[in-house]
Amino acid sequence: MKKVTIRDVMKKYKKGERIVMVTAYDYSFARLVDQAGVDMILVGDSLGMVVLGYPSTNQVTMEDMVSHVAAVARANPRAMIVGDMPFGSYEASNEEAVRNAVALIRAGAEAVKLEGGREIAERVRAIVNAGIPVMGHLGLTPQKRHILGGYRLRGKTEEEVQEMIEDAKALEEAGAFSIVLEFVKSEAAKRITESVNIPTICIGAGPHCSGQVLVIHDILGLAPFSPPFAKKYFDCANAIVKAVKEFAEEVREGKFPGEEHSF
Ligand SMILES: Nc1nc(=O)c2c([nH]1)NC[C@@H]1CN(c3ccc(C(=O)N[C@@H](CCC(=O)O)C(=O)O)cc3)CN21
Ligand SMILES: CC(C)C(=O)C(=O)O
Ligand SMILES: [Mg+2]
Repeated sequence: MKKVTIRDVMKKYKKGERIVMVTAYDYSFARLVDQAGVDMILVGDSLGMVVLGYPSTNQVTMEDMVSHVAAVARANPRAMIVGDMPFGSYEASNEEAVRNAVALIRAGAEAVKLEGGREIAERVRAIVNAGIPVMGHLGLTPQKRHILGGYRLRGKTEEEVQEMIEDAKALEEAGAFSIVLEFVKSEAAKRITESVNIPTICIGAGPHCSGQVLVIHDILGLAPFSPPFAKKYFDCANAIVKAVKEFAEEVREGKFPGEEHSF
C-alpha cells in the first residue's frame, strides 16, 4: 500500500472526501490503527494524560514526543504520521521551533502540529520553510488552558468566531496544510471551515469539517477520563480486566500453564 502524503490529504479534501485521523502512541497501536485504514496517525501530546498519567499535556517534553513518535514510526504505517509539538517546544523563537520540529521529523514524523493562531503564524512559516508540513490547531488548545480559563467550548460569541476565522486564515497564509479544530461550536467550525482552502480536522467541533480525529483511548474505552464529545466504540477497559482476572484465577487454581503451554 502506498504511503499517504500531504498531496493525498489535499486530494481527498478537494474531492470532498472526509479525512480520518486517530491518535496512537506506540508500535502495537500504530500497527492496528493503520490496519484499520486511517489517513493520518497523530502522536498527540494527549499521550501525557492517557499513557504517562500526567495531570495535563503541559508536562510532556520533547524527549517524550521523540520516543513515542519513534515507536509509532517503527510500525512503518501507510498513514501519514503527525507529531504534536509539546508545550514549550516552539514558543520562545523560530529557531527553537524549527530545531524541535526537525527532531520530530528525525524521529519519524512526516508533519508536525502546533497549537495557536496568529501568534504562532511566524513559527509555522519558519517550520514550513525548513521543508516540514505543519498542521495548525485552534479552538480549545489544551496547552494554553490556563490562559483560556479551562477546557471550555470555543466559538460561543461572534467575537470568538471572528478571532478563530482570522487565526485560520493566518495559519493557511503561513503555509499550514490543515487545521485541527477542537471543542468548537458546530456552527462556528462550519464557518471556519468555509473561510479557508485547507482541510479542517475536527474533534468535538461538529460534522461540518473536512475530517475528524479522536484519541484512540477514547474510541476503545481505555481512558480513565474522556471528554464529552468522544464516542466510545468498544469497552476495552472491561475486556482487559476480565482477561487478566481469568489469567489470575487460572494461575491460582493451578490451571495455567496447561499441557499446551508447558515444555
Ligand atoms: N482522553 C483524552 N481525550 C481527549 O480528547 C483529550 C485528552 N484526553 N487530553 C488532552 C485533551 C484535553 N481535552 C479535553 C479535556 C477536558 C474537556 C472537558 O472536560 N470539558 C468539560 C468542561 C471543563 C471545564 O469547563 O473546565 C465539559 O464538560 O465539556 C474537554 C476536552 C481533549 N484532549
Ligand atoms: C486531541 C488531538 C487533536 C491532540 O492534539 C492530541 O491528541 O494531543
Ligand atoms: Mg495535542
